Parts: sequence; structure tokens; C-alpha cells
Amino acid sequence: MEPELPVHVQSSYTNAPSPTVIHAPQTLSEGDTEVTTEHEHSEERSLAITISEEQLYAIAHRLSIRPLLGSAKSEPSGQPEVWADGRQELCETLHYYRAYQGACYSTGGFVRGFMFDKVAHPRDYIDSNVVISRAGGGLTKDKDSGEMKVGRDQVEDTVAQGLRNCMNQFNPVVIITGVDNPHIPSKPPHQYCVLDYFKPTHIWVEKSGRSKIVRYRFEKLNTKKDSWWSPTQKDMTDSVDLGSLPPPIEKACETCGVSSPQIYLNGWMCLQPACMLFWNIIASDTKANYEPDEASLTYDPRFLKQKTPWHNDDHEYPLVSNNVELSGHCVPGEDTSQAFWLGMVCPECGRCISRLSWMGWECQNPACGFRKEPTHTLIPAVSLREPLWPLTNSYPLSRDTTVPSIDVRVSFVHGYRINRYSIPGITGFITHMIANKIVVEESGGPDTMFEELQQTDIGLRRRSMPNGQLKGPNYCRHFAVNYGMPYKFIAATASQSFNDAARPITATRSRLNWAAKLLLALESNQSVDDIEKGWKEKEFNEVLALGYFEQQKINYHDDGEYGLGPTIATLSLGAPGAMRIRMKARHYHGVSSAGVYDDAPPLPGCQQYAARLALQPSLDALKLSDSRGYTARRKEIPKELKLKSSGNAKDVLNMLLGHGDIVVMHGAELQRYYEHAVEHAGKLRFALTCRYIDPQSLKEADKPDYEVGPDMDGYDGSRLC
Ligand SMILES: O=C(O)CCC(=O)C(=O)O
Repeated sequence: MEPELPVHVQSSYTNAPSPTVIHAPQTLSEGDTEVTTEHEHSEERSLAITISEEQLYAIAHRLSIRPLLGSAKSEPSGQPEVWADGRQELCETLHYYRAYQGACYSTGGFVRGFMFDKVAHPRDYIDSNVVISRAGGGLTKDKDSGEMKVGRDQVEDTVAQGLRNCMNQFNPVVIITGVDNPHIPSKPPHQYCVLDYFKPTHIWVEKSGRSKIVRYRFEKLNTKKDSWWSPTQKDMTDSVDLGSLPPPIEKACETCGVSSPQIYLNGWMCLQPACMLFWNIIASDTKANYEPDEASLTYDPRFLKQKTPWHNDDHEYPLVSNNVELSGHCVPGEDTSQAFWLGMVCPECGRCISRLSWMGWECQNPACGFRKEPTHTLIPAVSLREPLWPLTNSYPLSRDTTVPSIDVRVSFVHGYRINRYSIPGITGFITHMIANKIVVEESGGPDTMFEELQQTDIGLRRRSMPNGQLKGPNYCRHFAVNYGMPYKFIAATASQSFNDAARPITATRSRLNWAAKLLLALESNQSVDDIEKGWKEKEFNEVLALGYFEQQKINYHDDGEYGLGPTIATLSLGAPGAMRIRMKARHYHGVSSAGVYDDAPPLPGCQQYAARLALQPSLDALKLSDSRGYTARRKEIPKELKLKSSGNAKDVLNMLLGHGDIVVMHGAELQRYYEHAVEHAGKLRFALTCRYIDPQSLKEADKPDYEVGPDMDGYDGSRLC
């Protein structure tokens, strides 16, 4: 049976300090004795509102009717001003929601935004103006039903404290709904839709099953504005205006003396979790106390529909973040600052758009063609000079730091200081070639390359990560483009031919071929010419160019994919980057995430090195003689040696990569056991890395449809003395 359409209960009882106009709810008769409130205003008729319990139940019933739920929900009456199809684009774009995980985003002690999606509590509630939700966390999967159930007691945490700060200081928070939110009254048109600013009004503790849960109530800040999410086919929840009913009952507990509001019509309960009477109703006749039957709990409409006055009621705060407007002055670094790679809200369709292209934003909504390409102001290479570390024609000073076990050998060749590092237990080396003034100012060298890369579109884009954990598309943070042999680096990168490449790409290939030969010659006490022949056969045939705006970085990774040559070289251009090297967690701890001992030989510097080294021969022997015993032993060792599997190894080497510096890593073991990460503190940096990729290692489908010819640039460092 279709529910009867409600009579609208209109306007405006509030507990506001300002004079209040009361209109009696038309459905309610006067003269009942249950609840009576009196309000006066000089020009309004003084009126006593009385509501019987029966009438309250009738209203509560209407408020709880949701005629259409699930896929049958009605369309929303409006469209969200801001929306997103993925979590990353949402969090990169909105200043009030940067929580990649979890429901709440808070910063500096204040909650800024909440996302309510699939995981909801049955007593959660959303209408056009009020949201009631359970605090996040503490849910576990029920073994039988597979449903998420409350598994442990919740207590007020930092989120609740952040909400209390908002309540005390009148900071509204933004609420966002996910498409799977079961309580949103209409069908959200997109994966994530921003509702509006809300006032947190109440935080309290209840019981659900055997556990305590923390709950929040929010009220829309600007009730004059239409709520786009109210359904076109009106439901009953909006039949009562906020503040049109008498205020909720508030009572002090006989036992603990603390006051609590009445949330449910079933009866008043003390909401102090430490009180003996917590979550107990006291029967009016017998005075016996009892816990309510959860299924029968019915919101008290006076609690639900109260209006909480705030000084900034009905104020408008922006839902759109980051307009990314340039100042109008030509400021180097302005258009590569953080704001210029964060997302922007499409001014045409409201979608949060991540900046995926080096050139600018392109709205990914197929129905919208919006693009924005800010003008780039050149960052001159001379502006990279650091006054406290003057660049001279002498051999540069080093700013690299290591742990004591790392061996460093220093030499000075062709205008570079060459810091050669070796790591105990690892065959191979890491070399940092630190450029002096002659190197960076060489004609066509680093200074020119840095400026050319800013003036040419080399095809840099943020690449998608197919195995990302976030809902919707996932992208690397930095921009990348690959030239020459195709290389799958974290994310698949469409490659381009050297034939069409901008000069800095081919010049880098040639310079890094020379640098690698130089270092290998130094290693083996040979001349570069001696090295030449062997090298030429497997010279670098790929350049991966990475571009980083302010605050973009590359996290720890290795370059040890199948088919790569043993030598990898990177030219760093622009802002100085910090390259950090550490042992991979698996080798450091010696334990897989499943708690099984990793049988790779231990390396100096790992957890329990001596003990692990001592047991290695017997483990190796067991592996050959008794595979069952070997498997069992690998499960025992972590407990026996008390190996922890959490956390990461400390960095063993930290190199400060200046403009024009080169890093060469040589040796497969280095990539197998160690990983590296780079971040920089400036406005713009490029890293151009060369590898040899064995064409035979590529699947037929991955082979390029162009020829990757030899390095013809012939750079030989001869202009560097
Ligand atoms: O210098 C950089 O930015 C890092 C380059 C890098 O690690 C890589 O291309 O694998």
C-alpha cells in the first residue's frame, strides 16, 4: 500500500536566542498534556504546542517511511555542484576532503569532511537537512552472513574530538555521499557526490548488539538552499521542517547526574557509557530499568528535526576548491606549484578533474570537453643556482650522507666529483656524479636541456596504475614519457620513437652512454675506447623522462625488471632531488607478509644478521633434502628469531642530486635487495633515466612498431676538461 502523503509540518521552532516565530504543526491538536512548550513574540500569536505520544509516533512513523530504496530509489531533485568518479580525483581536488582511506578527513584538530558510503549502520539516517551516522571503524565481517558487524566497543576518538572542536567553534564540515550509501534518499548520479556543509550538532554513545558505538548528528548549514539529493518523488522525511517541533527532551541521569537528550521515542536513556544506567530505559510504571529492543527503536522526531542555531547559519562556504588562476604576473614556478597539479572542479560539469597532462587539465567526463592549459613561465636555469652552495669550475662539494657501513670512494674526472658507493654484501655500485659549473653550462648541456624541456611538449602524462587500491582510476603522482624500447615502469607507458624525440631526449641518451662507459672504464682500469666495443652492443636503448612539479615525487621502487641490463643511469635537471636508498623490507626483516621466512641469503645490515647467517647452511641443506621439513622450518624461524615483519629499513644512503648530476646504478643484486625513492623541494625537476632493454625480453605485442636505432649523437665529454 502506498503511504499516505504527509501533511507538511512547517517552520520554525528553534532554540535560537533570537525571537522565534512558532507555527503550530497543522496535524497536531492542542490541549494534550504530554509535552508543552510556550513561545511568545510580540507580533505573533502566542501559542502553546502540545504533542501527545501518539502524535509523536505518527510523525516518527512518517519520517521513517522510505517508500523507495535500493535500485528503485527515485532520481534526485537536483544535481551535485561537485562530484567525482574516483577517490583519487576527489581527494586531489577538494581542500575539505583528502582522505584516501577511511570516512573522515580531519586536519589540525578539526574535521573538514566526511564520506558516507556502503558501510552504514541500520540506524543511520539522511534526509534533506539531517544526517545521522555511526562513527567509522570497529566493524568486522560476520562469519555467517558476510555482513560488516560491530566487533568491539567504540570510544570517542580524535575524529569525535575534531567534531567537538567544530561544534565549539562553529566550523561546518562537508558531507559527501558514495553511490552505495543505502540511506541517501535518492539515487546519487555519480560515484562520489558532495552534499553540502553541515553543522555537527551531537556526539553520543549507544549500544548496537553487545558493543558500544559512537554516533553523530549533523544539520545542513544553509537550509535556505535546496538540497539536490532530496528525491523528486517526495518522501516523508521532509514533511517536517527543522525546528517546527518542540525541542527534544533533555534529562539528567539519577545515577551519574549527567544530562542526555532523548534520542528515541521508546524512552529516555542515559548516554554516559560509564554510567550503570547507560542505555537503559526506566519503565514509567514499575521503575525497572531495561535495555531497549534494538529493532523497535524509533527516532524521537523532536530530536531528529530540531534546529541548532549557529552564528554562521545559512552562510555560503565554497564547495569548489582550487580555481588555479595565474596571478597575471610572469612568476617562474607559479604554474608548476602544487596548486597547478592538484585537481580542479570542472567549471562546466562539476567533475573533479585530476591533472593528467603536463600541458593542463582535460575533463574526463565524456559529455564535457572542458580543457585548461595554463601558460608556462620559463624557470631560467640560472635561478637554480644556490647561493649557499656556489657553483664553481672547481670540483663540487658533496652533500651525500651514508650509514657507516657504506664504503665511499671519491674521484674527480671531467668536471664531475664522482662519489662511488658500495654496499656490503652487494656486487655492484652506485655512483653519484656531481656536476660543476663547466658541466652545467656546457653548450647544449644541462642548463640548455632544462630550458628546452620547459619549452617543448615531450608528451609527459601521469600514467594510470592498473593495480591501484582506490575506487576509480589510479594515477602515479609524477608525469612520465618513454622513448625508444618500451619499458613497463610501475605503470605501462606508451613509448615513442627516438626519431621524433626532442633534442634533450637523444642528448641525454648519448651523455648517459658516455657516463656509463666512463665509470665502467674507471672500474676496470681501462680506457673508454676499450670499453666502447662491448658497450655498443648493449648501449642504452631507452629513455624514461619523468617530470615533477612542486611536491611530486617517486616512492620506493627498484629497477630490476626482467630483461633490463645491469646498468641504469639518470640525469637530474632542475630542483635538487634527494635520492634515498634502503634495503627492501622483505630482505631486511627476512619474513614475508604471510609470516614465512624468506630464504634469500641475509645481507649485512638486516634484522638478526648474525643469527640468520648461522642458520642459512642448514636451511639450504634442508631445502635439498626434505621439502616438507623445509616448509615447516621456514614457518618456525620467524618466531624463533623474533623477526618483526612490520616497518621499513632505514635509508643507508641519501644523495642530493643537483642540477646536471648523474646517478649510475650497476648490478642486478642492487635492484634485487635495495630500493630507491626521490623527492625534491623545488618547483620543477626532470629525471631522465636510461636503460638497456633486451628486445628479446619483450612480448610480441609489446615490441615497438618503429626501429630503435643506435645512439648517433656521439657525446664524448671532450669539452669538459
Ligand atoms: O631521479 C629520479 O627522479 C628517479 C628516477 C627513477 O628512480 C627511475 O626512473 O627509476
